[in-house]
Amino acid sequence: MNAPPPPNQPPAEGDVSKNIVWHENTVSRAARERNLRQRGCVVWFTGLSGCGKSTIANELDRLLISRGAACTLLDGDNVRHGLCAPPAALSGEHGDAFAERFGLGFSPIDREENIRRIGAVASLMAAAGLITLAAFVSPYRRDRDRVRRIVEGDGQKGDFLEVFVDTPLEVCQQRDPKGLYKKALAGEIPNFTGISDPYEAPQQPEIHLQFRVGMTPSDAAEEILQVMTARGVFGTPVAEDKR
Ligand SMILES: Nc1ncnc2c1ncn2[C@@H]1O[C@H](COP(=O)(O)OS(=O)(=O)O)[C@@H](OP(=O)(O)O)[C@H]1O
Ligand SMILES: Nc1ncnc2c1ncn2[C@@H]1O[C@H](COP(=O)(O)OP(=O)(O)O)[C@@H](O)[C@H]1O
Repeated sequence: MNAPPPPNQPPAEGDVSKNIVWHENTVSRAARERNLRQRGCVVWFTGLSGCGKSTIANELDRLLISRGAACTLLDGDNVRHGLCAPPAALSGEHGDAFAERFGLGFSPIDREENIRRIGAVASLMAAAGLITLAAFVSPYRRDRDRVRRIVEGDGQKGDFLEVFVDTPLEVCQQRDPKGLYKKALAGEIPNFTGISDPYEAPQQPEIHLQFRVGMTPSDAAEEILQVMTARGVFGTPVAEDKR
């Protein structure tokens, strides 16, 4: 009999991907979308902490629900309480080795895994016909572009709308709704986006919400809804033969 693998090390399984085979669902995406009378899509908010991602995404969620849409909202802070919890939140239940391996912080590679997991979940939600709103700092262009490829690969081009909430750093710092900038500037939070970590702005976002004095979250949500409507991801009946 083989000796068990040493603790904290996965068993040598070889290339398990060879043993995983895609199974086509009996119910198609088109059938789900017809029932919901809408197209599934992902609306991805990106921007600095405090730029307004959560506030605007919540406003859009409310607007969509009031118009009868089936939608859901994934938000950075909330997802980091569960699917993408930090090591300290996992160690009690799962132990230190597990927490170390699967818990996420804010290093570049941890953010990459955070966005990869969320991208996969968002794509599944869109494939279930939901309008999926996702609000994450997602500072790296490559990570966001990967999510776009996954969502559009699972569906069709146009299923991913990137919303750049372009609020200047100074305004975010002034707002500082959670007091995080104060802590980051005092050196209490390492890798803080905009202070001690980079933010790569989108080059061709579908929606560019440039900060202007007087623009309310409700104005911003209306602007996004207009683009969604113009691009046919909201308010266009799903044709029988579309997918
Ligand atoms: N180092 C550092 N940098 C940026 N943000 C930080 C950091 N530490 C904690 N926070 C809080 O975590 C929220 C960002 O989580 P995300 O999952 O959206 O981040 S990322 O997409 O993986 O970059 C972010 O939420 P928002 O303020 O809503 O953007 C912060 O509340
Ligand atoms: N036009 C605006 N759009 C979005 N948020 C705004 C706006 N004007 C002021 N705010 C305020 O700015 C803060 C943005 O915080 P939040 O939505 O949590 O940002 P993020 O999710 O990007 O960290 C909130 O306190 C919100 O009330």
